[in-house]
Amino acid sequence: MTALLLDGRVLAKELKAQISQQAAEFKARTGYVPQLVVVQVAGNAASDWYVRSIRRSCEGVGFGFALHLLPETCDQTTLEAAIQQASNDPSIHGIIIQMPLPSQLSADGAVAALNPQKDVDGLHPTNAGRLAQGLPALVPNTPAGGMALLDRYQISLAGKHAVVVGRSNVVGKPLAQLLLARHATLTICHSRTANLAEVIGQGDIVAAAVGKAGLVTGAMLKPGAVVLDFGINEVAEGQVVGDVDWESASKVASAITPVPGGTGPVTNMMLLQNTLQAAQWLAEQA
Ligand SMILES: Nc1nc(=O)c2c([nH]1)NC[C@@H]1CN(c3ccc(C(=O)N[C@@H](CCC(=O)O)C(=O)O)cc3)C=[N+]21
Repeated sequence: MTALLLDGRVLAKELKAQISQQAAEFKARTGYVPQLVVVQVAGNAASDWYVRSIRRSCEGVGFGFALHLLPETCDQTTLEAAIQQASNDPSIHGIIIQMPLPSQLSADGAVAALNPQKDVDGLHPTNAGRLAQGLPALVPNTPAGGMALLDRYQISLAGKHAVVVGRSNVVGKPLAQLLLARHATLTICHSRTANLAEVIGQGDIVAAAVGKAGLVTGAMLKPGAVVLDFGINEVAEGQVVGDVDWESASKVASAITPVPGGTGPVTNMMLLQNTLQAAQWLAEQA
């Protein structure tokens, strides 16, 4: 079997066009241009790359972008003050706290300082709770992008057994909620799961989000499984692989996301979609 490629670059291009158009309509109707702020603490090279890619994405659809860069030695009070300032500024619609933060800082504390209505990463407990209860919420971008890929390729979920490997607040847990809301039967597994291979073998849909190169292999998969790979593992200078062993898995799966070019490129588009959604909600209240 040769697996269908779930192509994140193709979907990202389509979404970019769609979001540009929606943003233009929103501006014509309300006068507002969606505005995103990234709060970044200096000192992480990978973050520098990611923030540049967010800037390019914003510019590509006509959103405003601003970077609030804090020094590497910044303390919690200063970080939270920057977040509160953006939270209270009516000209700003979306706020990203670039992760990871240096070890002296608390990510939970920083996230708690966010106005949940501007939390376009979907990390605030209010948004996580609302997602869990099926209420309108800002949903984390990476799992939202995975769902968008499944929808783009018309992969049905109702009654399917979805196995999510990983339980992070950014990917595994929100992805599990999204799959459940779409009527999948759900298993969440993780580093302490006994017989991981056996559990993965039950999945009609298998999503890997643990950060371990090659964790999921073709031999573990049920033939015909649909595979979403959220892993970003730099195995050599400039060479990034996912959590799924492409070589073996792509021969057993019916559909699979590549790394790079799969869930990654869609992530930024979901961020833009959330920023537009936040701007629309805030405009309705203004
Ligand atoms: N507050 C916060 N929110 C995040 O959403 C967040 C974060 N912090 N910190 C870092 C991670 C990483 N992340 C990626 C997004 C897009 C690609 C992406 O577009 N990847 C492409 C290109 C990869 C490449 O060129 O190297 C691909 O997979 O094809 C990757 C990684 C979001 N993150």
